[in-house]
Formats: sequence, C-alpha cells, structure tokens
Amino acid sequence: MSDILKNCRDQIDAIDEQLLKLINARAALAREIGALKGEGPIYRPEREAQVLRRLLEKNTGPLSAEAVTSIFRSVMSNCRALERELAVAFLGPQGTFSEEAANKQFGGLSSPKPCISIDEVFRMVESGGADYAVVPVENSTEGAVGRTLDLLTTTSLHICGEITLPVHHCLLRRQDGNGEIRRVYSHAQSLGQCHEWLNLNLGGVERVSTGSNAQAAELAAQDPFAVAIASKRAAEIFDLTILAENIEDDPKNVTRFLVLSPHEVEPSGKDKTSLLLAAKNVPGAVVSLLAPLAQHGVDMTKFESRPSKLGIWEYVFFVDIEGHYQDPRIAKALYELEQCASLLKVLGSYPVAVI
Ligand SMILES: O=C(O)C(=O)C[C@]1(C(=O)O)C=C[C@@H](O)C=C1
Repeated sequence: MSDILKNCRDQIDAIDEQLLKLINARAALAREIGALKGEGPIYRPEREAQVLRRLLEKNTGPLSAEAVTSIFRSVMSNCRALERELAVAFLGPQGTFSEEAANKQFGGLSSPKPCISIDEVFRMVESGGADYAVVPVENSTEGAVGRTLDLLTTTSLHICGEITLPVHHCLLRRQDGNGEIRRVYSHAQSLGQCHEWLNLNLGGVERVSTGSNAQAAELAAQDPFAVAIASKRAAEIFDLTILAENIEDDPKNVTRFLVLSPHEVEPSGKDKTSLLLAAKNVPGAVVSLLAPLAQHGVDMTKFESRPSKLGIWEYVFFVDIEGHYQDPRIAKALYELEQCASLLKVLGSYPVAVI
C-alpha cells in the first residue's frame, strides 16, 4: 500500500470515529425529544424539512444535494426509530415506485406495509393498522391519479407531506426469454408514460394493464413470451434481465406522491396547502372561487377538476396553494373562500418537497 493511500485511510478512520460519536450524541438527543412528545406524533415532517433545507444551504460539496439529503434522511430515520418504529402503508408489492417514494421520504422503512390497492392504503391508516400512508397523486405525463383524488374527498386523514420521484422505466424479461414477445405487462399509468416508445418498438404487441408495475414484473417472470415495464429495483427482486432502460417518453417524467396521517403538521417556513372546493350552482361561481386567493396574493400551484360523485356534470376542484393554513394571510383568504364556496375542505398543509 502506498504511503499516500495509507495516510488517506488513516484519516478516514479517525473521521469515522468522530462521526460515530457525533451521530450517537445526536441519536441520544432525539431519544430525549421522543420522551417529551408523550402521545403526540413522533414523525415531524416540518422539522425534518427544516433540518434538510438548512444543511443544503450549508453544503459546500463535494457531496451533491441529493447525497446530503439521502444521508441525513437515513440519520433521522434511525434517530426516529429510537423514539418509536413507524408503520408506513404504500401500494405494493415490493418493487413499486410507491415503495421507492416511501423509502425516500422516511429514509428507509423499518415497518413497511405493502397494500394491494390505493383504497387499502387509505383504509390501513384510517383503521390504525399503519401510522402513515404514501399514495401517488399525479404524474407529469399522465396527469392525476383519479382514485387518490376520489378517496381524498371522504378521508379523515390529513396530507402531511409530498414526495417527488423521478420515474424511469425499464423493459424487463425472464433471463431465459428469447424469441417472440406476445404481451407487455404494466400498470395503465406506466403503459401511458411509455406509449410512444411502445408504438415504435413493440407496435403490434398486446398491452396488458396490471395492478402495479411490480405485479407486471412478477407476471413476466412466469411468462416466457412476455415483457414487463417496471423499475430497476423490480428487475432485481424478480430476477429479470433489463432489455432497455429509460423507455419513458418524457425523460423528465416525475410522479408526485402524498403522505397522509391522522395528524396535522406545523408550519415549516416553506409550505403548501391542498384544498378541496366545490362551487355554488350559480353563473360565474367557479371564477368567484379564485377571487379571494387573488385578492390576498396567494399563489396557486395546481387546479384540477374532477366529476363530483353527487350529480351529473357537477365537479369538485383540487387546488394547491403556497403557504400554511395557519399563516394569517392564508387564513383570511380561506375564510373568504368559505363564504363563496359550497364546499371547502382543507386537505392539509405540509412542507414543500425537499429535492
Ligand atoms: O426534532 C424532533 O422532533 C425529533 O424527534 C428529532 C428528529 C431528528 O432526528 O432530527 C427525528 C424525528 C422527527 O421527525 C424530527 C426530527
């Protein structure tokens, strides 16, 4: 071993010892905080967002912003686990993008609860079978996830966080598969996100939609004439060969997920509020819904309409605004909005996603 290499490694050993002491000192403080929380929630998304934002401001590299957030999410996850383990429900099975999103937000999952449907994810948390739910809400190519929006209208849970996940799809096949491809399995959203690529490369092949991409990978693992569109992680789990990578039509394909729980979240300094609105059945009512937001200078980041289940050609609106419902300016705008809407439900205020 060269002297330079030995010297670098000796320095790394010394730094690791310091890091170990410091991380344990941090963990001991987190445990102390845990004891102060009593019956209150252990996971504080607003505090975690503040910790990450502060570190990103201070980061001078060479570690990237992504690396710093990933390391510190894992540190906080381990500190949190000393306070109490959290059960997180998501659309399973293992290997879905929902699992990846949940892992990202919580810095690893000590008690994962994969569910068979989005309905089941909501139910799991509503019935106390899990502490948090992670559900997809919209994709940059395919738009809203209708089932999630519908369930948000009736749930008692609050949105307490958002996760943005770049989504890259792979074409997967059994290791021993060769010859004719007769079927391509994937979730309908993913088939849509790879529509052009499929037209160009697998034009005549039947497209079969499945409950999840992971299920598609599982089916392809049993079918020598099939391929699946799923993640790299699904390829590992189901022992499949990657025939092609990044086959999504838009290379900037991103899915946004929501985190839900029975608890509300305190302001973090950079928050979003999601609202469910319905307009009165009079001319100009939809336009008047937007007036209080404009008057108070509240920025809207999303406006999505969805057929209401109550009547034909009646709609509800999902609106995201910048700010926390406890901010006096937002509170005023919401009060005025309530006067002109036939329905206003605050679905939750939560920190804007950190990377
Ligand atoms: O500040 C707290 O409330 C903590 O419990 C500490 C800590 C952390 O490790 O920094 C852990 C869990 C919470 O979600 C937020 C932050």
